[in-house]
Amino acid sequence: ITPGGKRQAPGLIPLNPVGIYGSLDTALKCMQMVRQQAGGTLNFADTLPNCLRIAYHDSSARNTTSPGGANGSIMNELDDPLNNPGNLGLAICHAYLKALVPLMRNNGTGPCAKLTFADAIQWVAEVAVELAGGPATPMLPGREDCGCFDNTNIIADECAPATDLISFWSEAGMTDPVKASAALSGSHSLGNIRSTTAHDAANGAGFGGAGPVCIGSPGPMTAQPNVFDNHYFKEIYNQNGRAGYLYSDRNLAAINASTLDYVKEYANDDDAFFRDWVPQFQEMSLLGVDPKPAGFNITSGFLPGGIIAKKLPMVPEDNIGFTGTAADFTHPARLNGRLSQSGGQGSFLVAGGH
Ligand code: HEM
Repeated sequence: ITPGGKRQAPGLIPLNPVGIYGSLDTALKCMQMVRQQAGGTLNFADTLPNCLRIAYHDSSARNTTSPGGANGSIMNELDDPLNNPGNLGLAICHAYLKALVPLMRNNGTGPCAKLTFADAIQWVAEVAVELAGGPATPMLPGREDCGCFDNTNIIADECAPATDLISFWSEAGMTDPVKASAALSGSHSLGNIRSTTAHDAANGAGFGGAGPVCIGSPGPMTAQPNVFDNHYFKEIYNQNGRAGYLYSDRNLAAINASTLDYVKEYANDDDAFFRDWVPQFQEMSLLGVDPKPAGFNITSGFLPGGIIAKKLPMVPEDNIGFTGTAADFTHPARLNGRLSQSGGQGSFLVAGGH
């Protein structure tokens, strides 16, 4: 962790749904449309967790001179992922959003004509969680794109103990950093560790290697990486399954960790995990953003806009799922090449939807 100073309210960017979309009603219509589109196009296991992770990387990154936050900067940062090795492995959703947002803008017409990446990133992540069986989270519209790079290495360290995660969330501006550390880490119920050597190079003993601090290797995050529920907590509490490959996960259940009580509670009670995850995710989705000028606070979001269009397979299908190597996942150029192959659909379909 490289501390960048705690976010201060005056530095926050106002949530601006009316300024961006023209009216609150239009903003809500756009949110609904994006949710429907994402519900029909987050086809496979690969895109879905990657899109949850990208929301975290957008909203929690900041730098020493601006509050950063949920400002769409991750899209720019990922054009040069090696600039911040902590962002490696996010090429899939980067490509997905690059296709989705222009499509939804529909040549500047319709409710989403002014759709921001910053909004789309958070809304799509929410849909991904629902599709994987997680809770529906009421979300807000109106995050501005900064057109900037937060571009720092201020992202939590997978080789750090729970105390460091707590400091990280505190400095990011979360009101209950202990709960945030426990509940939001439960997002690792989903997905894969995709990067290999870059993380090792970054911190000397990363999960791709066999270092003494953080031992791990590419592979699924948990024993059921396509299901969003409390099995992550069961695995780290009982010290079995795949969860715990990241030291930062394993250490949440350390005997002296202040997160241990939450881990135990969530391991025994799926509802308790969902109950805490929803407000933590809402707050995370608004880091760097001040919802008050638009008349909201972090606990008065809108309900998601209706039923998601279609539940799609949560596992890659033969021949159309992403079949790259771990190295492909870390390099957008290679991934994009793959996506543009004729007949190769990568791990999602955007144009046309379903
Ligand atoms: C705060 C401490 C956290 C640490 C240290 C951490 C670290 C990591 C690392 C190292 C990976 C593997 C990256 C790779 O592919 O190489 C990963 C994956 C992932 N993270 Fe986190 N993370 C944290 C918090 C979060 C949060 C808050 C969320 C979501 C709200 C999240 C969602 C995910 C998901 C879904 C994946 C799997 C991605 C995929 O399959 O492509 N993580 N995380």
